Amino acid sequence: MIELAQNRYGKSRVRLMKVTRHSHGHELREWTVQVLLKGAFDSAHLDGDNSKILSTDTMKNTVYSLARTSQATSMEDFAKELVDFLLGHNPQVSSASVSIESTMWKHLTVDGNPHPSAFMRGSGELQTTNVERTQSGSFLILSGLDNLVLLKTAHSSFEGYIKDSLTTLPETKDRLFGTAVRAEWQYTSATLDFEAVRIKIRETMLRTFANHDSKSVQQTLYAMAASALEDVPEIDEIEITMPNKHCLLVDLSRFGQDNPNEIFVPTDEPHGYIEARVRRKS
Ligand SMILES: O=c1[nH]c(=O)c2[nH]c(=O)[nH]c2[nH]1
Repeated sequence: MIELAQNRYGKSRVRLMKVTRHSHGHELREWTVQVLLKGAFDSAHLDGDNSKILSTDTMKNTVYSLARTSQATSMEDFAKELVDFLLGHNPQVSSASVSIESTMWKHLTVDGNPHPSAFMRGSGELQTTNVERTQSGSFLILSGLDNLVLLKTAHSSFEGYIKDSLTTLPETKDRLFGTAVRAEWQYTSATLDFEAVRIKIRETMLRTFANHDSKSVQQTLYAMAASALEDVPEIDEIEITMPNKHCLLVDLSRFGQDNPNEIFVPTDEPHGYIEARVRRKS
């Protein structure tokens, strides 16, 4: 005997750019949206009966149509509106989940001033959110960021680790510390100034990364998470992933040259992978 254990469906990679025109300049948002629904879809899988199926094409159209009318200024608020709309119009749906990735666009600086209607991609960093709700439940909002690429050239050491017969890594008091941060935090409330809170979390993590006297990626990751929780009461849990993007000192002695921590080869693979979830004690 076999059974359908679980199922969900939706539309992925719905790409949306929204321009909001103010007299003093334009705002530009680029979002990639994913909609996923759970509900009474067993008969579609088991019998080919599509009578309960909202087509994923309609979901895509819903994203664009709501984006036109929405007054939301944050991804979180737009995702909440989309979840409410999908649940409200579709009683066959038991829960809806909307994820959004936002690309960083910045006003172009021209002659020292931000240009009102010309933009530049900030970096490959993404701001993220996932908003989920059941028909009778309240919002669960997980927001974060991804691919925040950082590097520090001082205040990073790695010593005192296990040395066994397979250890070749030399200890170092002074190394480069490169990473691409992924973070996801959980809000204590579903009605917040999400943009302001996000800016504060990000700035706090960046300050800690820059100022931390690092004995390991693990220690710095924890310090970044702890400082975010200390500075931002609107979150109560944060998960951070930080790959250790090794920058290896090049051996120049073969050429009769010294290398006092100046010439490195950045490597992407393999890389260390450090992850932790940090929360307030209940
Ligand atoms: O900060 C580090 N943590 C590790 O666990 C580790 N392992 C390693 O090879 N280099 C590093 N660096």
